[in-house]
Amino acid sequence: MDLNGLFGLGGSWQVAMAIADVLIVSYVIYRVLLLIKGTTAVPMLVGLGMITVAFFASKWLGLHTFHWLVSQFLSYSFIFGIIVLFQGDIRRGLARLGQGWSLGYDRAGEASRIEELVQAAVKLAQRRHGALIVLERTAELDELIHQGIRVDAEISDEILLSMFQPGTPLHDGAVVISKGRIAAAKCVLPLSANPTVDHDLGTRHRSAIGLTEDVDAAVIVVSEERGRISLAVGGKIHRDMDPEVLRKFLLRLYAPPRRGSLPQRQRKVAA
Ligand SMILES: Nc1ncnc2c1ncn2[C@@H]1O[C@H](COP(=O)(O)OP(=O)(O)OP(=O)(O)O)[C@@H](O)[C@H]1O
Repeated sequence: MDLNGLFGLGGSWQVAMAIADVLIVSYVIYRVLLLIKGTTAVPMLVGLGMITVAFFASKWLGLHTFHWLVSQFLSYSFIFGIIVLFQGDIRRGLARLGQGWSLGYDRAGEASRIEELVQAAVKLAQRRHGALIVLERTAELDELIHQGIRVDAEISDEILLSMFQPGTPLHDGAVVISKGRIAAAKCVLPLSANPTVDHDLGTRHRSAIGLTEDVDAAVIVVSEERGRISLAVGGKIHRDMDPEVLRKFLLRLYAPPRRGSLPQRQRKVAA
């Protein structure tokens, strides 16, 4: 390219466009790397890159049978790649098909169980006792329950308060509620690797987000540091909930009003 062309009007426009092109591509790659950092997508992309190299190398070297094999593999790995990347969403979607959500077997008791949970969260927050309470939805939580300490107790604010009392044997980790009962304590939840999660959230909150990214469950979090209540569901956390909002949210998740039924009277939250 001659210098006139490069620095003339047309040339400088082309250079500006080339720079913009490189910047846009770099930014897109940077955002994609941020998005997948620490997730299962990284090793998957490395594998996909190796297969792509094998695809072009085998073509260039004239290894016809190997090239055919790699090209078959490449087309299937794209489909499997999509399934692996979105496995959480696919699992959630399938689990939701045709099922209702319930904290227990009798829907009539749902509102009172929710009230016990709200009362427990409020009192724990007032006392600044940190807590994690996992609530079952459509996904079975057996795996989580088995790695914790088995408990079989009714859902009551008194029991939850004593379980999260600092210094007691069960206070660390998460309590799991399954089939209308407190089923386990001291359960360890997976931490979220999502880089967009607020940096001021510690491991208690991150573990609530992490579990609900993978599993269709809801998690009540009480912050020891700030005495605030949050609720994680579907990989998102709703922070600083007051008791009324938490109650409404849980009722909407677990006991949606039936047509024609009157709303249940609820106990007032302890002041
Ligand atoms: N992966 C996990 N699974 C279950 N419980 C966890 C997990 N990670 C942390 N916790 C609980 O959270 C406590 C530590 O909370 P940390 O201070 O790191 O988090 P935080 O989100 O800042 O919460 P807080 O606002 O209550 O301080 C641990 O002692 C433990 O009880």
